[in-house]
Amino acid sequence: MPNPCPIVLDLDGTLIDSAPDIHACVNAVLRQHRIAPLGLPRVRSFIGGGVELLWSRIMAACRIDPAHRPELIAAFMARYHDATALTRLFPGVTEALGRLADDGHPLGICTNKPMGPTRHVLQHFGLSQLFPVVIGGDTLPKRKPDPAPLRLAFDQLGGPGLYVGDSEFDADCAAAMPAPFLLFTGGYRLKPEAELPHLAAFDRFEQLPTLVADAAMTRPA
Ligand SMILES: O=C(O)COP(=O)(O)O
Ligand SMILES: [Mg+2]
Repeated sequence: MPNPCPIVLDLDGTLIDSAPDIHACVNAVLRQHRIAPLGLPRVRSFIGGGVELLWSRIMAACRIDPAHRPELIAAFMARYHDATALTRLFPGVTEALGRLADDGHPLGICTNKPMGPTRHVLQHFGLSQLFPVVIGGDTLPKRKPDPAPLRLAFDQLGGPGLYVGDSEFDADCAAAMPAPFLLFTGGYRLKPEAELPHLAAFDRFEQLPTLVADAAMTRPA
C-alpha cells in the first residue's frame, strides 16, 4: 500500500447524516399516493443498499403493489436529487478530511447513493474539491457489497488503500476486495459492531487521522 495511501469513504451514514432528507422524500411520495408515512428509524434502517433496495424495503413494509414501483421511484428521485435541507455533516468530518488531504492521502467516495444526489450533496457541503474520485450507486451495473465499485475507486486513485464506512454493505464490500476497513459506529448499521469485519472502529471523526496513520503502519508497503 503506497504511503500516504489512498482513502475511500462511504457517504450516507458516514460523512453525512442524510436519513432525515431521505425520510422526508419517502414520506412525500407515500403521501402523494395516499399511503401512511413511515417513521424515521424505519426508513433509516432501509438505507445502505441504494435507491432500488430502499424502495423494495418500503414496498414490502407498506404492502404496495409492485406495479407502482417505477412511478414511486421516479417521484422519489425528483425530490431526492437535490435534497439537502435536513442533511448534516457528522461532527468533525470537514476537519478530519482536511487533515487527511493535507497529509497527502488521495481521497475518494464510494457510495450506493446515485451520482446525481451524491454530486449535489458534496457540492452543498463544499467537499467536491477534496474528492478527485467519486463512484456512485449507478456508476457500475453492480453496487456494494459487490467489490467492483470499490475496486474502481482504488484503481482511479492509483492503488490500494483503506475504506471507511458505516454499514454491513461497506464491511462486506471491503472484505470481498479485500481492503482494510475502518468502521464509523455512529451511522446506519443494523448489526452489532462485532459482527462486521473491520480493522478498527471509531465514533468521532477526530479519531480518524490517527487510525489511518496506525493502519498504514501495520500494513506492508
Ligand atoms: O444510499 C444508500 O442507500 C447508501 O449510501 P451509502 O453507500 O453512501 O451509505
Ligand atoms: Mg453508508
